[in-house]
Amino acid sequence: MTTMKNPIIGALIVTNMMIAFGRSNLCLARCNRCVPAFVSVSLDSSGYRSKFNSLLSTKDPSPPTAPFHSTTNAQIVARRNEINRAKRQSRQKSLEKDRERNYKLRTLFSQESQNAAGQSEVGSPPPMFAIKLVTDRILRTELKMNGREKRGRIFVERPSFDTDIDEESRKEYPSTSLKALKQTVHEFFRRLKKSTYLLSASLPVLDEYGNVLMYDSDDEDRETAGTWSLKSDQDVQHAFQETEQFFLEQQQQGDGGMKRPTLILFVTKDPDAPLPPPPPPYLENMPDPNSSPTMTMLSFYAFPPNEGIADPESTADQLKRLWRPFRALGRVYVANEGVNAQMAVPTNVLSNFLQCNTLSPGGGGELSHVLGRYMENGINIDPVPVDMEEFQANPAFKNLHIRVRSQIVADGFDKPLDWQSAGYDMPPLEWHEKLKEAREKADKSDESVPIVFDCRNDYETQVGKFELAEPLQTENFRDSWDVLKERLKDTPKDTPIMTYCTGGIRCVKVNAYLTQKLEFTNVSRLAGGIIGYDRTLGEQAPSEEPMFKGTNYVFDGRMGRRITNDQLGTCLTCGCKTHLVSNCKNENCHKRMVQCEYCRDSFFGTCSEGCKTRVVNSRGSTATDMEAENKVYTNLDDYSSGHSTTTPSLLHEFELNTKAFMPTGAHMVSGATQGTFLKMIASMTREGRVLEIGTFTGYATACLLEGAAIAGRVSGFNQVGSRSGGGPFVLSLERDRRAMGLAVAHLKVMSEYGMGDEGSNHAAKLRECEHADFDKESVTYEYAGIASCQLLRVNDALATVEEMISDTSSDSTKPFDLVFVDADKTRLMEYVNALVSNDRVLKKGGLIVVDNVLWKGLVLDVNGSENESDSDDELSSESSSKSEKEHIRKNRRARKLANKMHRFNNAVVRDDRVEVLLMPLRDGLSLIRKK
Ligand SMILES: C[S@@+](CC[C@H](N)C(=O)[O-])C[C@H]1O[C@@H](n2cnc3c(N)ncnc32)[C@H](O)[C@@H]1O
Repeated sequence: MTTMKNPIIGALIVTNMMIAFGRSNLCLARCNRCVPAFVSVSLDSSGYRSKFNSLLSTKDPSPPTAPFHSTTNAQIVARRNEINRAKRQSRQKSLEKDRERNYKLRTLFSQESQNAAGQSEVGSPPPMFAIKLVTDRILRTELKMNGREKRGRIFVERPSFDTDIDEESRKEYPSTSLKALKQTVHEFFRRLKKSTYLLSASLPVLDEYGNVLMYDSDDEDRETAGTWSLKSDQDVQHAFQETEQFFLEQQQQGDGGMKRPTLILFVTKDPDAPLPPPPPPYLENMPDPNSSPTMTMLSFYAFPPNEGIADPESTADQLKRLWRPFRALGRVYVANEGVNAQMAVPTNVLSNFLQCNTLSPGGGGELSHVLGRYMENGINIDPVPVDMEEFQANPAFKNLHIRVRSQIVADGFDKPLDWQSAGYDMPPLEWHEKLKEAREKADKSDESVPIVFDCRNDYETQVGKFELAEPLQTENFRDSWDVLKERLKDTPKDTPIMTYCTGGIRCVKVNAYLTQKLEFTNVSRLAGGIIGYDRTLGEQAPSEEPMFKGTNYVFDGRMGRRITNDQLGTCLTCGCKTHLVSNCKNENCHKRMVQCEYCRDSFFGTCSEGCKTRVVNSRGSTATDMEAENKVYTNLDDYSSGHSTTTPSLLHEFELNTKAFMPTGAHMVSGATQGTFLKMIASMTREGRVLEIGTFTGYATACLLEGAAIAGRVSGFNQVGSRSGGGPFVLSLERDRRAMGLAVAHLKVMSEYGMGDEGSNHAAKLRECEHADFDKESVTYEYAGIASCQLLRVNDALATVEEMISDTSSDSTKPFDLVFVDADKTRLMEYVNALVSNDRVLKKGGLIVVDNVLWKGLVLDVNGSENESDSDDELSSESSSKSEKEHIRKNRRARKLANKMHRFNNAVVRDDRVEVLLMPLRDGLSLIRKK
């Protein structure tokens, strides 16, 4: 293939991924004036097309100079790779050393056990020494050693004295060289610095069975044991020779307690060791960050002048080291141009953390070259600390990530601007007054109103902004320049322009652009951004109405802090007003979106039907498993449902429909855990015949029907069950027409579309329709070609049950395997009596499940008396307001019902005709088996 597209390159010949060019590869990237000289460049197939296309471009014969940050990026990546490689190599080296040592020891152990099996002669020394290590009290306190660390046992190899080992190699054995011995001790007690301790040794003292007695290094007995100071290689060799001698003597005397020569090694603090450096002032008397009850969110940034940060990698390492004691979490970027941090710090060490970052070098601060006085507006602290439990349940950050980047805010400029010259940094209260003035002017249509730019992206400005502000409506920060250029093209250069963003950092760049590139002369920015404004107004002018309305979007797990209750956002999926921003839960989409709570629930946290289906389908995938593994649970109910098989999404839609159409009764729905239990128990029955008393909106009915179908399949039924014909069948009784209307719609969807995605999509659509009361007597649906379900409207379920008992006609209802009693809670014993006293409705051996038997835990407070106090004293009290009276009435009703429930529990457990298991599942379920 030959092409003449580029007049300067002239000819370009491509043969099998080899391109022959008319100038050197190096010059190709830099200039287009060089004299052609043929070189060949081989490309891999993936790089081929893009490189080839860029070469063919006629717009600019030379590829554009790379923007400065892409060059910086390449350097950072190269440096990081180099560091990683070095780390890998040293890890590999120490791993190999460890492996070698372990292998050696294993071999020696097996050699030893062969000796023990009688294959070696008495008198030959075993190949290993055991060393019992004891540290002294001072060292232990100083180095905060505890438990395992205060004493221990190590094994060292005995050099073979019989073979020729040169002096140098002998020095590698801890039993011959002080250096090697100290190294071995250090490897065991990692905290020990080699230069700060002394070693002394003694022979072991044995008990009457030959076992080595251990004592503390501070014990007085130690003196009597006789110790040698180990100060030279000779001392070490002498100690080990004595040890070996002692062992052989014991063996010859037949005192075979010790398996191998054992030496006691005392590790004591060297009184002449140099003192460790004192801790920096900000760490003195610092409380334990792990015991902080709250976390404080904060952010800060710095643009150090002149050369900025000369070595971002080492600054990042320094920050990691200096911040480690605070147990801070967050996301921090370090670049040549500065530092940008969003963090969560345990509140009890917040002042220490602030000191660490702001102290001058004279005062013990190590960060003044990158933070300290260069921090624009200091550290922006969120005024409301987050409770630790809440933080752990929904962490804003999980780790502390300190990353080196080419820029701390990606701006897309080819060359950095001067960040030190970025307009006036306006204090928040001045900003507040200026905006109030501007509002008055705007009301009077005064033309001297300043331009106020909201420099954040559109998803941020949608949920909250300052009055009068013009959002730039960008998707990415780097789009700001074109928007500003276009918006200000006819604006006089001395027009006052005020800018703001979340914490202030973006406005440094925007204002640098406005002054340096667009040459505006009256530019100011809100110092500390919205976070600083929120805090300052709250602290210094709490009575002032904030000029910022709605929610300040923040870049951590909270995704927003409400400043006023205004809901400025429009839900992406339903169009209603909301203040919530989230990311689509479909990991591959992850779109940031404004979505109301209701849609977030019904779309499973995703942005669209497509993403929702993806998320539902990927349940059980590795990603979800990992999410579940990492999830922090704060109560056992959540933990239990998090570790139970996921319920079909159809049932979730039923719950949402119930909330939408019958909000006051929505709490009555069985819910996921209980629903799964009901399904399982129904699936374990012989025939899958279930009676439900109290349908409500059909949640439990659906679960029971699914269980009945499973039971039918397991039992090998080959035709659909029915009320009078036997087989898998659910009969559900309800008296409320409105609830039944929804239950009918739900069971219809389940029967027609199943419990999968199709079913749940149709169930979700029910919320878009008008909801109608049920105006018939009954309706029957088939499910999965094997079970059927009849929803029957009744006046009183107990009367219907009694009617079924007395019906002896040929087409009467065939008895059930399982009855779920979930209706009027005051007559539970009557239901149980009716079901147990004959086998017409419930089969012999059949099960009854009764719900709410723990009545919100109130059964524990029941006084046991038969008559609950009906006194109206509380209600008649004149001081009680209407809402208080309502509260008292509800409380009294709850107490009465708890009393009834308690009496039922007492009665049923004493009934000989049944066996009872009361399970603390949800609100308490009683499983009652008819004997
Ligand atoms: C707790 S709800 C049932 C919830 C349903 N089992 C579920 O798990 O989704 C109780 C229902 O029983 C109905 N109910 C109460 N007393 C009744 C009675 N005597 N006869 C028929 N239905 C009754 C109520 O109208 C209400 O809808």
